[in-house]
Amino acid sequence: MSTAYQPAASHYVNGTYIDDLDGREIPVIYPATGQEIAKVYGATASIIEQAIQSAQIAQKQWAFLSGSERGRIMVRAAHIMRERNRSLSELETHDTGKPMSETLIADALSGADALEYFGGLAGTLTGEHIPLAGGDFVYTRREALGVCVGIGAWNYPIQIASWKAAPALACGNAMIFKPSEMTPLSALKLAEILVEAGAPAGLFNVVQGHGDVGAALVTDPRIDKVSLTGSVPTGQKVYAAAAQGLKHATMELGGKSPIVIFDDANLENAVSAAINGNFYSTGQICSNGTRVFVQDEIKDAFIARLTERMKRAIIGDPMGETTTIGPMVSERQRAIVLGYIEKGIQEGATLVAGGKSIDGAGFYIEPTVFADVTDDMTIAREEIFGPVMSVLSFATEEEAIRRANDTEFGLAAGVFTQDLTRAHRVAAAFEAGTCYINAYNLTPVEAPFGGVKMSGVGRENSKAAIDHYSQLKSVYVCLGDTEAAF
Ligand SMILES: NC(=O)c1ccc[n+]([C@@H]2O[C@H](COP(=O)([O-])OP(=O)(O)OC[C@H]3O[C@@H](n4cnc5c(N)ncnc54)[C@H](O)[C@@H]3O)[C@@H](O)[C@H]2O)c1
Ligand SMILES: O=CCc1c[nH]cn1
Repeated sequence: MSTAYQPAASHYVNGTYIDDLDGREIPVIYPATGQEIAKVYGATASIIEQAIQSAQIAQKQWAFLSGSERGRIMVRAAHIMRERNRSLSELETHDTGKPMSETLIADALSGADALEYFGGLAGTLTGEHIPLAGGDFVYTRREALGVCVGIGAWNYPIQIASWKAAPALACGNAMIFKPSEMTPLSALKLAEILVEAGAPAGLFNVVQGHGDVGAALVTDPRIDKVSLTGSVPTGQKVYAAAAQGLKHATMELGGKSPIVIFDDANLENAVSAAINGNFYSTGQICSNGTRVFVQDEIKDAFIARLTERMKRAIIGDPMGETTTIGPMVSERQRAIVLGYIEKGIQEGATLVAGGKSIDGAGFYIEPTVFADVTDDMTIAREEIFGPVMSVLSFATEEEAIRRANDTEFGLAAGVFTQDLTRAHRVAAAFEAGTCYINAYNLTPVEAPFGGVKMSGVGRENSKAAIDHYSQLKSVYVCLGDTEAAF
């Protein structure tokens, strides 16, 4: 086993790497080869205790700083992340299998964007003054929640850790982050960088583990907030556990999002969006537009151009910078996706492209397109989380909106049309938290990101995230006498 990606120890707690080899062994597999590249151990009760205690102490020091002082440290961390983008991208590629052509632009840099943005906001977080009769007034204080727990999925490890840490820290909280057991490495680097930038030891701790470690953190009474990125079934469990302790919660969950393409759309742009919304990160993106509704008149032209464009995909070594499709994150995820492809064929969809596993080392699968998909097919109803696009056709706007919304999920939705009025009408009618007009899957830190319906609760990114990591205290100030009934 090459040791290039082996961290000094499994967990980063109180400003240092620590281990407890009694924890459950977690091998880290490079998805492009199937080889083990590192090993970490799940957190034991002792590690969790150290993480919580040090976070409680650090949080008090951190919240005592002014917002501007906190922001300065966060912006410094963002600069370090940018400087180390290449090595962080190589690590992320080895952890996830995502090609360097993506990790170089969308992972650590997106994390740096979040630290910079929320670092900039930190000094602006204030309460308000509310004048009342007789000169009395109320002022509000925007206060930290305390110690937050972040739990990550495996598709965007450092981005998810940063999207949670940045607003939490800006508001004066500490965070204990548990990465996915599939991708434990890069969050440790974020923890190192924050300390290097000047954050107090213990402010951002990383503990490894499976769901049981996540559950132990979520149910601990000293934890004030839980933010999960994961699947709907996990979200239901974590949200229920958080509710038991009346904790604040943000749930960033799965999706089955629609892209609706009208016959007046710019076809080339619509094809690009469908490609980005289904094959970026080998299809492992929560907000992917996996149900592509194409108006009858342009369905054949859309499929023809899409299949032409798919021939340009470069499937291969994710470290090769021209590669555009890497492997799936794991053998298990590939098997799940192949199972869905099989179901699509059995249920009568037309396989237009791909459909097969790729022989050899690594967990590769061909980018796959189904046409003639109907709303009742399994591939049109369930989140696949792999490179499988379903193309459906529609006749009218009313029909497209009704069918696009006919899902338990509500993470994202896109519309392609040149008709400005229709674009806004359709965007307003979508039951989704993040909508796009003539674009898809862009996630700038300035814009709120999150879902409705079963796709989640709360918002990440943007000023909206501040409300999810802080609470208002109301202070009534009386300038006159206090009267009483007797
Ligand atoms: N909405 C978003 O922003 C977003 C972003 C990325 C991924 N996702 C979703 O994530 C899913 C894929 O990721 P995954 O397979 O890692 O999801 P998952 O639900 O299996 O696991 C997510 C995390 O939850 C932890 N976990 C599992 N059980 C737990 C429990 N009982 N208590 C606490 N923690 C627990 C896991 O260890 C992991 O760290 C997809 O559904 C995808 O749509 C959503
Ligand atoms: O995976 C979900 C979040 C996301 C979408 N695009 C980039 N990150």
